[in-house]
Amino acid sequence: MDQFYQKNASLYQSLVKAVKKPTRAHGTPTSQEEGNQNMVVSARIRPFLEDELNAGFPCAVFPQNAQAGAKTVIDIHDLYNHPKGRPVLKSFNYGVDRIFGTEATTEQIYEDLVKDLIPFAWDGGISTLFAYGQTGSGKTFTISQLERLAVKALMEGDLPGEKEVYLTIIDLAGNSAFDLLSSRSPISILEDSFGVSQLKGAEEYLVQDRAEVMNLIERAASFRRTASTIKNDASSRSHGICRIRIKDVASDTEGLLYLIDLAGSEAARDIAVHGADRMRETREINISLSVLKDCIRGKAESDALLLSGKRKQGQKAPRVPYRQSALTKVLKHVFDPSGGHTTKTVIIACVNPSLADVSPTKNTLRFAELLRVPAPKIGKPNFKPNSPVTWTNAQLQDWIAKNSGTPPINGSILAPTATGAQILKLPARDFETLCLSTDGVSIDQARAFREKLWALHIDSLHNDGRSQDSAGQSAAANTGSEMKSSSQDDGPNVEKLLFKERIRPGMVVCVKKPVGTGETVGTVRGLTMAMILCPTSALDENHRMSLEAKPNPGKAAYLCATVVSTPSAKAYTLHPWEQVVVDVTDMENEIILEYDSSSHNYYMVL
Ligand SMILES: Nc1ncnc2c1ncn2[C@@H]1O[C@H](COP(=O)(O)OP(=O)(O)OP(=O)(O)O)[C@@H](O)[C@H]1O
Repeated sequence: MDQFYQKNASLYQSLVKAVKKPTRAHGTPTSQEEGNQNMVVSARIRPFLEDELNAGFPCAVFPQNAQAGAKTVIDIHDLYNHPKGRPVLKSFNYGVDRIFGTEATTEQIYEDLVKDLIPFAWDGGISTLFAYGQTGSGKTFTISQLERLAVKALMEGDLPGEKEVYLTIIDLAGNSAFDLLSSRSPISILEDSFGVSQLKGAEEYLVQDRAEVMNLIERAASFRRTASTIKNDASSRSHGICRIRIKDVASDTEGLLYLIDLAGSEAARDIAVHGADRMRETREINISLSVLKDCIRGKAESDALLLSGKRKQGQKAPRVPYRQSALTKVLKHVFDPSGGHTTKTVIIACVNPSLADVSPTKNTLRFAELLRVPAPKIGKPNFKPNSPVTWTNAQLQDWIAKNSGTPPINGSILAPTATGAQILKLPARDFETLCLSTDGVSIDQARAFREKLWALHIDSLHNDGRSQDSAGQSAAANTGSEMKSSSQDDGPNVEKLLFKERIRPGMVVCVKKPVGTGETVGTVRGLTMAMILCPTSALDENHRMSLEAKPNPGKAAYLCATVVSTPSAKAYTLHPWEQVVVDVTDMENEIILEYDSSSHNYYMVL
């Protein structure tokens, strides 16, 4: 095939020149707004390498617009051998959210796609960056440069709050996992009893500065298993996963930043010269990429359904088969729809420009297209003055002008186009940073103003969150928010009983004196809260011993999970892994908390 392309290079170029002005690809977005802001699929076309230029292959990849960043369609022209005449040109086009041509620098890609992932993870979200593509298409080049920029922003970017940063770097080859920070020693991927994926045996480094992180990344790179291929002498045949865990010291919550260099999917002609082992390895890589695609799509569809509020009662959530490969098992919190995490994902499909690689390039871009799930269309709610989710941008701006204190926060900076529902989804840090752009506004004013907006939102959900508007949707559904009580009694008459006579799993109780030891106690604004898990009589002897729960004849006691405050004064979060034993006599009263699915926090019902 290579010879066919080389022989017909000038015919190919004249046929490409004669192609009419490209038209927009079928199924691609008409505007940026239709893209999904939390799941961006992009493509990077690497420049020709010297040996490719010397070999004389023409370019087969043509972005429809020459400007870096904001383009959505790539044309691919391929040459087919016609049995009865001269070769014919066949053209294809693929839609992605952003395209970066051969001239684009990694710094441009960072600014356009990756920059926002860092504060998002810093504020407790899960940010993931994937690079994938054919062997030799520039994945490692792209990820390693982006890694450098991300680490600089993370360690020296002046992000607010006291955080601890932990680094783990592993690699996955087939179903085996290895710790790249510990001489590539084997590790296991396990799910603990709370369903959280654990990398058993992997070292996690608490890092202090940029140089230390970069040294560890360098060390890990040298351990990446490599095997030579025709295309690239240093081809990675495993998925490299860099996990940065960012722990908020005050609230004990955490965010995650994943930087993932996926294994190269080899072209068939490359595989042909390798043995059976390499073919099996390639098959395993392709299976894991296929599961990854299903998970990315499933998660995006699940988020879209939640945000659109169109999920009908009893309707099953889209399937996210994260247990089907080691790669997606490790990334369980990114994909598990029941995990309730807020996520931002960026995918960079790397492609070679050369006609010699046109087939794998088409596969890569087809794969990229499959990952795109359009942003949810959110129904237009009826305006209610006390319900932020119903506000248009003009109504939101009006409220900001009248309620943001002195000096008034500039609404056209804070929310130039956002509706009320959209501003509620803005992460706390972004919200505060935008408030601080108005001269004279202090961080306290910004925080108090956000609290005020959220208090109004929470009250509106309490008051009429479940009432239907004229469009047939609840206001809560329009933000993806749905307030659900933390636990419910079975049957109507139980409420008449004293709370101690109806203790049940899921009930949150206020405890008279601090329970447990030290930091694990959930003391919240003078209260100590705990959620009932089970009576201690249900625990086996070993478990009881490990909790130091001494048998206390005549006194009932319960195993409880702690409930702790978050940086937002009104919101609480549950720590099921921090367990304490509480005697019934130490429980003062029941506390009803409500869960808000848009912020993933609990709020107290006053
Ligand atoms: N944008 C770019 N500008 C200049 N050179 C590049 C660019 N992208 C990649 N290269 C070069 O192309 C070659 C292959 O890149 P790289 O090793 O990153 O590919 P890869 O997709 O990670 O391959 P594999 O999966 O086999 O590891 C390298 O020599 C790299 O320096």
